[in-house]
Amino acid sequence: MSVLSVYHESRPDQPLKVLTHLEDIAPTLAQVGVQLERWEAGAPVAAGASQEEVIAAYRPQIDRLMSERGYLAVDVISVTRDHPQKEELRAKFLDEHRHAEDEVRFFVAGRALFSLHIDDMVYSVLCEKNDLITVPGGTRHWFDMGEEPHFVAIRLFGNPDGWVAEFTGERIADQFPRLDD
Ligand SMILES: CSCCC(=O)/C(O)=C/O
Ligand SMILES: [Fe+2]
Ligand code: NI
Repeated sequence: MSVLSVYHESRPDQPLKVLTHLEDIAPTLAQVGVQLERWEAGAPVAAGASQEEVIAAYRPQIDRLMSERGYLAVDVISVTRDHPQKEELRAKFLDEHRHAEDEVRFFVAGRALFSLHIDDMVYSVLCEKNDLITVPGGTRHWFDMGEEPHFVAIRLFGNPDGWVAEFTGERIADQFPRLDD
């Protein structure tokens, strides 16, 4: 179940709103320029599938999005509890950052928490399998995969070099609930 918790940046202990239905979450996020959609699963993807197999399973959806929105690169990120760099990866994405281009992520499996820092509000979106999230370029955000990560996500980039981020240096993620809280 996808969940949206909305906070004022000064009150990480007290969400102003918690929404659990896509019909409520999507319009709330749309008001701040963020899109949350659900894609029907493509061909089934086996556990341990390669990046090429995951992309092949969702090829029609990926091609459509790339041609409609002009994205230039695609990759697959897969992190599970036995990933040798899970702590480093978790720490990297927990640092508040922004990308010059849209952040477009489709969850093939598993779940993780995106927190979007827009004006003086924080929108924490628990994304799960079949969710497609599009965050406008320039949006401050962080991402928590949890202590025991389990997700596979397709990433689409408007930048031919793929993942490039500018870290804000703010420790705001430390104040807000994590995936496992
Ligand atoms: C779900 S994709 C992994 C995280 C990532 O690419 C990112 O930019 C998080 O903010
Ligand atoms: Fe990001
Ligand atoms: Ni799985």
